[in-house]
Amino acid sequence: MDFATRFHNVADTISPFCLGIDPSTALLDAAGLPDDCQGVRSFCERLLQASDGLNSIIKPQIAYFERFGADGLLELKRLVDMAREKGLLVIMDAKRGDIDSTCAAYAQAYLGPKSYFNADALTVNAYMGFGSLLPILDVAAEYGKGIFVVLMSSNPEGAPIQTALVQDAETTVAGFLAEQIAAFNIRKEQKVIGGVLGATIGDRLADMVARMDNGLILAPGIGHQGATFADLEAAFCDARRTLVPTMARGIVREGFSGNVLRAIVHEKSAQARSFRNGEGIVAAT
Ligand SMILES: O=C(O)c1cc(=O)[nH]c(=O)n1[C@@H]1O[C@H](COP(=O)(O)O)[C@@H](O)[C@H]1O
Repeated sequence: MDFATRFHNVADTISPFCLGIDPSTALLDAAGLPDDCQGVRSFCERLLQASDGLNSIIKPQIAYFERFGADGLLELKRLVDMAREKGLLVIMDAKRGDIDSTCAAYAQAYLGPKSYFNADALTVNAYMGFGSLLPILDVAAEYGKGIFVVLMSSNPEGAPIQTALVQDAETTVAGFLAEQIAAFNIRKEQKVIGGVLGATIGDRLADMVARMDNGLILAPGIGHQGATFADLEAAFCDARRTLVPTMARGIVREGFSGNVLRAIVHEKSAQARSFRNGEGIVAAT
């Protein structure tokens, strides 16, 4: 079963909400945990325990594990294995991208049949050209994995590059990439590739959503970066069924006790489900 189908299954039965797992120095400190591998492990365990049964998708950001070298990557592997035992989908947020031969190695690392991490999906950057990503995209298509290409990111610094016009094409870089994604998915007859569209971009996203042709959309930026679940209505009302709302820092903003964490995940998971079902969003964030 391909990634998009697996996503729709868990989104329908539990929620489309994706829990970002970002064990940064600041969050470990706020949690009263040491800024080392043991702290990272406890952080991941607490989040998985608190969200047990409420959430079906996690997105670890690899940088927060890489900073501890090989030991940190072992913690990432441990998290992925724990998630898999619980039946969660893992979107590896690694934002990879390079020339095609190197992309083939990234595919082996994260998605291929002998992959160490064996993630369900991977985030990638297309600055070296959409075509350079083909080895990753082909592996994803062959093994039922998903890819999210950054289109319009949630941070303000992304706009000048992402909205620049492509020569000889009447579209922006982001729009051009969205068209390439849709064309690839049509060729493969499955929604292998999705796009990252920041929830902070607001209602300027309608055109991008249209170009995505029902490919999945990963939407970060809710909570800490200022977007709210209510904002999704303006930006993504034509993408209810394909949206994967994700949040990392906002989940832990009120502390790390199991009950508090669980209450917040419960709320976000419910809000994401309401959005998917077009039921309106109850609370503000
Ligand atoms: O791909 C991402 O997840 C991503 C894309 C983007 O445009 N902006 C963005 O913040 N992210 C990731 O989302 C996480 C931050 O989410 P918050 O803590 O909820 O703000 C980090 O791991 C970022 O790498």
